[in-house]
Amino acid sequence: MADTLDVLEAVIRARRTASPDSSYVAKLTHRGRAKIAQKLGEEATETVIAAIRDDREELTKEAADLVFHLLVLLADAGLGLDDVRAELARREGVSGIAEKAGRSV
Ligand SMILES: N=c1c2ncn([C@@H]3O[C@H](COP(=O)(O)OP(=O)(O)OP(=O)(O)O)[C@@H](O)[C@H]3O)c2ncn1[C@@H]1O[C@H](COP(=O)(O)O)[C@@H](O)[C@H]1O
Repeated sequence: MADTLDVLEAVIRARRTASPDSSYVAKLTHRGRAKIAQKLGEEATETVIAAIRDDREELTKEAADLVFHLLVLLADAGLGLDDVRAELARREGVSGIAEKAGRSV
């Protein structure tokens, strides 16, 4: 089964060129990189506020908004989850990550 984030990333890439009238991704993309980055910053702030308030339900929702907007920004830059995965693997090494997670790959 495909991972939810991988599916969302594929949908975002496909929706970038849709009509801004029917697609939030297209509308935001049309407004430009700076606007996408601004939205990401706003969602990050809302995530931080939810965490400080210890509001787990709100924190979950804001984290979802944050990840969604991060994917929109990465797509606009021609990047994606595979690039982030590669960078994380480069830092830690795949076996190191598996060890920390308490399982083997
Ligand atoms: N996961 C999401 C998702 N998460 C958050 N959002 C939108 O992000 C926006 C954030 O809310 P805000 O009030 O801060 O933003 P806003 O008022 O709409 O915009 P501004 O005027 O502030 O710029 C809302 O409009 C949410 O609907 C999302 N919009 C779309 N998706 C998914 O993205 C895919 C493509 O969506 P479309 O591009 O709309 O087809 C679909 O699978 C959707 O489910």
